[in-house]
Amino acid sequence: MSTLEATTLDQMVDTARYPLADPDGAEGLALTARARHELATTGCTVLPDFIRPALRDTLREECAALAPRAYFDVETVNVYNTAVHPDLPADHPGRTTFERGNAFVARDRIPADALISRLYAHGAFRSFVARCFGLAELHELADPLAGLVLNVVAPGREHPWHFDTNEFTVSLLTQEPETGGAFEYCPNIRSAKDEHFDDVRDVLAGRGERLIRRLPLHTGDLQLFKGRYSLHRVSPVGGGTARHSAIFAYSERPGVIGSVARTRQLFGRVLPEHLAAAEGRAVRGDELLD
Ligand SMILES: O=C(O)CCC(=O)C(=O)O
Ligand SMILES: [Fe+2]
Repeated sequence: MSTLEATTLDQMVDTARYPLADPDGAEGLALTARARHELATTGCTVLPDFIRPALRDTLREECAALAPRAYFDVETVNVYNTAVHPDLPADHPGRTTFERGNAFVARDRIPADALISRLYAHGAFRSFVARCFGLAELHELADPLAGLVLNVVAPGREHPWHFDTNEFTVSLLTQEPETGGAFEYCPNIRSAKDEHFDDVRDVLAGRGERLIRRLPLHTGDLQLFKGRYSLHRVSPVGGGTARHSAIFAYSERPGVIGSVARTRQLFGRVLPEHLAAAEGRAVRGDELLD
């Protein structure tokens, strides 16, 4: 790491508590061991005050200034993000729909010198995240829109119950709502082999309190989460302040770019990079990089 990179990291992150630059020291090893253990057991770990509390206001203000740049389009979705098929049995949880009322600010509308951009692009941060998830290496997404986004949940809106398509998510709360807007999750409610429809149905019907955990997140807290097997949501936001969270997307292989359809759905537009990637896929007839 260059001196400039080390200084940048030290200014942003509480490196006494979270020694990212010294991963093999005793404290660095203990930190990753704890994160790995929590991810293995509950699919979730939180690093409170990851961003130095002295920068909390800067973090909040920088992101709040970007929030009006979000693409807003209320979508009707189910927890699996699949089409609601008329052939599904009447009591199938995939038939229950919600209004996804959150909106994303795309990476190309987030200045490169914003705190969240500098953190996303920082090599030591990326390796730290990889170690916590037990992965050898991670890459920034090649996608110019989806790599780093600000998730905006306005008062009266929610980011309803869903499973993620991605194996893992990294997020940083940048603005707390006055009321509501809690991150709620059901650790390992399903597995690769069993959908556990009965439990999912209970949660969607409001009968699943026994399965739900709530995270008290504050501005500057970093959250690592495995959302493929743990149903989760941001509950409806109350009061007059929106909930903002930065979402850092990394991939295990380099060069990942989102599909044209999904990109249009999330951001209301596509860039030449998305069209070129789609053309590459069509010509080759596969999803491989080479
Ligand atoms: O904004 C959050 O805290 C949760 C976001 C989330 O679940 C997602 O983007 O899939
Ligand atoms: Fe999610």
